[in-house]
Amino acid sequence: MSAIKNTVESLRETFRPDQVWPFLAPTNTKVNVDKEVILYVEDVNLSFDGFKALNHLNLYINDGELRCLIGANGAGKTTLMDVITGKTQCDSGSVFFGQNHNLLNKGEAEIAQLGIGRKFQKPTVFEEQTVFDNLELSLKTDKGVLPTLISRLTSTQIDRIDDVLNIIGLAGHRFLLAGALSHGQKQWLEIGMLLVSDPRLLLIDEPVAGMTAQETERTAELLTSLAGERTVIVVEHDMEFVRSIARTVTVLHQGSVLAEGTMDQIQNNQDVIEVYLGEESQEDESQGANS
Ligand SMILES: Nc1ncnc2c1ncn2[C@@H]1O[C@H](COP(=O)(O)OP(=O)(O)OP(=O)(O)O)[C@@H](O)[C@H]1O
Repeated sequence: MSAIKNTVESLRETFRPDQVWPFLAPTNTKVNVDKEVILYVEDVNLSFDGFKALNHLNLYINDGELRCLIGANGAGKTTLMDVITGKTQCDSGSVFFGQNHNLLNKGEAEIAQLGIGRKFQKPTVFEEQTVFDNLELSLKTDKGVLPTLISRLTSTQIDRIDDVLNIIGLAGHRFLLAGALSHGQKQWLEIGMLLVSDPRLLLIDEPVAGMTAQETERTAELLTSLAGERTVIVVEHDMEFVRSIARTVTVLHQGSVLAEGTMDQIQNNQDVIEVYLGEESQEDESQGANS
């Protein structure tokens, strides 16, 4: 008897007229940037089996900024991106999106819905689909399972895809299969797949690796054009590219911020010089030992 009562109670709760099902409830995505900062990373620590991948890391990114994150292999760049996007949990510290969204108590999907888009180094477009279809799929999956199944594109959505095609320079290739695009074009398409859902913060991992000089130049233009309206964090090893786009560069070393400033300031920073020269001389030594 009490089982039936419980079932009735739970059905009543599910269909309460004053609430909507969680998967239909709109997410409050308003981001409070009154203090001009959109991302606060404070005293973040993360160890893997005793190894400190992130070590009392502090980082503040202003709304609309294009920030480049550099650092040697193993400095903690990817781990930091993983923590911001909810892929990995840190041991301590705090990460806020604006003043109002604590990212550490949210999952990956919720963080993406808040407006944080991430692009990994390797493009993962649907090669058998056209450029347009790739963008359409991203637009719909962003809206959840139910709308994806039943919806057709509205004129606003078609306009949105057209805007994105123009931004990423692929308007003339909309009916081409994504698999037929060049490596650079695939990277731009994937950036476009993030843009259709109108993110506030984009995290982009090594965008120009493997690109031709011309594609690299076009990517620099694309990323600088996105900043302002959006905030863009780029992880990159190509220093010439970083110099061409960055106003502020952050150098990570052993899970902490080693230096921050313009590219000129970074290149003349004594700590940075010592770390990089130290690594170069270590490489020279090991090459000498191997020869
Ligand atoms: N899941 C994990 N388990 C154990 N160690 C890890 C794990 N993820 C990262 N690490 C270690 O944490 C350190 C930081 O790695 P991370 O990938 O963040 O560096 P990175 O700056 O992105 O380097 P790269 O430029 O090579 O991509 C490295 O020493 C790495 O081996």
